[in-house]
Amino acid sequence: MSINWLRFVSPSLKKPPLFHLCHLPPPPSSSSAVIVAMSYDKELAAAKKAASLAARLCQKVQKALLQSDVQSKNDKSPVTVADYGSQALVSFVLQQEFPDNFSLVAEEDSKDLRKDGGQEIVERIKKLVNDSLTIDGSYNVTLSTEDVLKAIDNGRSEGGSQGRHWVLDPIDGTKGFLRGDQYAIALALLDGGKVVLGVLACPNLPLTSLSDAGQHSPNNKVGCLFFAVVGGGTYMQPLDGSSAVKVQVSAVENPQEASFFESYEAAHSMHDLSSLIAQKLGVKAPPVRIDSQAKYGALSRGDGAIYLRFPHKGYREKIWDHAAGCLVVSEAGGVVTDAAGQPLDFSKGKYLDLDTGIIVTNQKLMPLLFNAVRKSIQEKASSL
Ligand SMILES: Nc1ncnc2c1ncn2[C@@H]1O[C@H](COP(=O)(O)O)[C@@H](O)[C@H]1OP(=O)(O)O
Ligand SMILES: [Mg+2]
Ligand SMILES: [Mg+2]
Ligand SMILES: [Mg+2]
Repeated sequence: MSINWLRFVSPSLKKPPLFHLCHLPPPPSSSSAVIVAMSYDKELAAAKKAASLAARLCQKVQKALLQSDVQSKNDKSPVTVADYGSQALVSFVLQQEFPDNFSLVAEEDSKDLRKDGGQEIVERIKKLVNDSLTIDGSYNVTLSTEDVLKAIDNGRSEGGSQGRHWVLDPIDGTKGFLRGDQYAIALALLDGGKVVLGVLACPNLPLTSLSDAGQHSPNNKVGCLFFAVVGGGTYMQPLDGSSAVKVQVSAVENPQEASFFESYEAAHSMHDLSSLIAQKLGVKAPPVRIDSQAKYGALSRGDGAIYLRFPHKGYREKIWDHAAGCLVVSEAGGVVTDAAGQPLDFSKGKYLDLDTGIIVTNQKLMPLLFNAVRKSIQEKASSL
């Protein structure tokens, strides 16, 4: 694996840049300190390629969605040939690019596919993956059924605080995907338990802001790729590959002018708590309900100013549902914490161990939002 090192000397810096505060140990106090930061150029290029190929595969399946494509997992969440195909493809590409010490924490596994009656669906997944690899042309291979199942199962790593781990949600927002709405392919890299790279492919997200009146016009193109590397800012480019622009979260300081995102699915979030918080803040606009980490992408470019996520009791958040989105928003100037104001900790394995919910906004609004969240949670608890 090739590792590039980016060195820079910052003798006159009074304040270290934000990314040092967030992701690296504090710089030594000496004014001639040399700060060494990792570059993840090769990892970023591979992640963008893998996520874009997976997005194309998903778009193809969404267009021709058949009832038989949908399976049900034990937790009753739907899973489609596209979820499996996307995971196999991303896993295969990353393994090719980083054959040494490859580790991937991903949502799906092949257990159900290996059961009786799974063969037909595996054949469909295999065809989708091989067609995508042929169109790409970089790898001169045709995967066998077992190769595809193994690629899916290579996502069984547990992650953790040591070394590097890729983190993948092959389709985040499968319910949105099935409805023809928003979904995302979310890929991140953990290094030493911190998210250092995040890529979000959002095939149905308009290229222009969701707050634009004309976004539903037939001329408005969809398909966004958001990407961020720690310390490098967040960028968005069209999924068709044209050039990238740097994005920033909304600069709104007055909560009355803020708009907020929450889950489309009522079962995923306590909308009553979100509306109490919004009421306390004086937010006037109704919530914008969209599926998946597309919310983090939209927030990173300022389409809305707040994202509230309060799952029902007993739901455990997984790292692949937040890792890429969290970096995309924080590198665009936003803040992501749990409801106790703590940063999300991705170093504890597959699950996020957090207090009550996840709140996201810009740095100016966070103190107000945090107060409204605490008060609303107390109020709700005392009314029960
Ligand atoms: N009961 C649930 N509560 C909260 N989130 C859920 C629940 N079931 C599935 N999810 C996950 O919530 C995310 C969708 O978030 P949102 O509600 O913001 O659209 C997805 O990661 C989805 O997983 P999946 O990746 O299987 O779609
Ligand atoms: Mg799922
Ligand atoms: Mg998900
Ligand atoms: Mg998923």
